[in-house]
Amino acid sequence: MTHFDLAIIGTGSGNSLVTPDFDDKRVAVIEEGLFGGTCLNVGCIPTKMFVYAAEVADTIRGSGRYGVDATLDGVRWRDIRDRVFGRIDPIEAGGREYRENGANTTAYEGHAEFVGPRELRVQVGDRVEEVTADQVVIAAGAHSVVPEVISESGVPFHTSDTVMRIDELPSSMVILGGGFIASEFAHVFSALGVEVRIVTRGPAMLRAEDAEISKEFTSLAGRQWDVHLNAKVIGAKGAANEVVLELDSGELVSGELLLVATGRQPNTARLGLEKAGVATHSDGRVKVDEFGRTNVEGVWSLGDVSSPYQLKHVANHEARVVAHNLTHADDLQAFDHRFVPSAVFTHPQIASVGMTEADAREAGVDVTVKVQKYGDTAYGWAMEDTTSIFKVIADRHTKLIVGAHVMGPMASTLIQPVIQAMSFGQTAPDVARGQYWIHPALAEVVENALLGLEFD
Ligand SMILES: Cc1cc2nc3c(=O)[nH]c(=O)nc-3n(C[C@H](O)[C@H](O)[C@H](O)COP(=O)(O)OP(=O)(O)OC[C@H]3O[C@@H](n4cnc5c(N)ncnc54)[C@H](O)[C@@H]3O)c2cc1C
Ligand SMILES: NC(=O)c1ccc[n+]([C@@H]2O[C@H](COP(=O)([O-])OP(=O)(O)OC[C@H]3O[C@@H](n4cnc5c(N)ncnc54)[C@H](O)[C@@H]3O)[C@@H](O)[C@H]2O)c1
Repeated sequence: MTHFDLAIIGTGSGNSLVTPDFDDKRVAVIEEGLFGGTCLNVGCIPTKMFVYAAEVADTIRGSGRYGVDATLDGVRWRDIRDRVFGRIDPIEAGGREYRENGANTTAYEGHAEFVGPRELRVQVGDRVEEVTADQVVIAAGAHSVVPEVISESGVPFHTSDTVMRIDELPSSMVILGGGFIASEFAHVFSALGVEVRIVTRGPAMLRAEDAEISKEFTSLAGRQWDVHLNAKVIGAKGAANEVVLELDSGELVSGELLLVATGRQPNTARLGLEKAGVATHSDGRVKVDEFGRTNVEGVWSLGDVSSPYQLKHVANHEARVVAHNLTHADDLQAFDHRFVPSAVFTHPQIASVGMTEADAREAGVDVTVKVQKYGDTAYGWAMEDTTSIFKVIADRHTKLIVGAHVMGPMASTLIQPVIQAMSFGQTAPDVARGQYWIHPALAEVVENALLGLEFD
């Protein structure tokens, strides 16, 4: 049994907890998979590198509308893939080595389970290591959920963990799900020439978004991909090069490759939390208070395994808060979940922050809403844009912005002034007229959206 000051389960955002405050302390860093976790290895970073390549391909295909004739001669999938992982894999290896050889860290490369409140058993190959610590942080992330109708059918399938490493592009792909991951991979693979078919159980794609955005996006998705909404899969069959999904409508949807993107669940099932007495929510997340403390003294949690948001910027924020709290028992900081933005890097790109219009009305806010078309600004003319919108929702009385929902190029960047305004309590008129907006930049879309709000 080895005792540490701190034991961390998971090296995604958990890896950043080894701050200089622990320079003279002993830290156990436990990882059963890839160092750096989901975002670096199989999540945000590789997906967005693929998205960038997809957008280059789309730009070439669309260049004719600007009078620039170009043809896409082909895509070299293995080169695209290897550019991505040629950058990422060495970072993973470097991170692993850094923890293996760290002056104050001991790396345990295996699966951790609690056997008592701050006691862990780690399976490292054939060896079992026993680790105790004054403080333990659960930063174990989440994993893809695969519906039983697929997992029990025996058909081959991919999840986001594996699909980015395939050797050849398939000619067609069925994507099960209509959320973040489905929408991003539909964009990537279709731009690279794969015929994409989407099967989702909901009546729209990206249903958690503002209803107007979800509706418009679903309509645009239907123009790009073969989209099956309200679809229940009742059977799956096939083999290596063709998978067929049978829907309850009687339709058959087939593709050379099946990608399952039906949500992600916190990695709590095999953590032995009951042996430590750590409480969980009904959806499996570890229960934490606003400081990141579980109900067990000295046991903390952060990121996808406990957070209501499965987003890297939230996991990073929570890690910064917990890193402080681990060494400042008398001066605890709280998580700030007031204005959590998100973006879906699909086509067109989507970003949002704050309440949807329906949420705001339901919450009793006397709303003023402006939907600004990109196409009604000078930069929108340059882009020949016909579909992009910047929707902003504010409180008619306080003039504070309560939400923004954007669909169009650079949505994730354009939304940032609104996130800033909401975070710092700036009113919409102050943001619109209290600063210069560079003319004729795309940011004029934001300026015009704010100017279009009507106040008492
Ligand atoms: C395809 C995809 C794209 C994404 N894109 C974005 C994006 O663009 N922007 C964004 O904000 N978010 C994105 N996300 C979400 C983001 O990746 C996660 O919110 C974030 O990585 C969560 O970080 P974490 O530290 O909580 O968990 P993770 O990074 O998942 O780290 C948890 C680590 O714990 C390890 N572990 C788990 N259980 C044990 C155990 N018992 N013992 C030892 N080790 C264990 C795991 O192997 C893992 O390495 C994406 C996710 C996916 C899947
Ligand atoms: N850009 C980003 O920030 C980004 C990108 C990817 C993932 N993520 C994070 O990862 C999380 C997981 O992504 P996701 O896309 O897997 O989940 P999701 O919750 O966004 O979407 C799941 C989708 O699958 C559908 N679905 C669920 N069960 C189904 C079934 N049995 N048959 C058919 N459809 C079914 C749902 O209706 C929904 O459309 C996201 O919620 C997000 O927090 C973030």
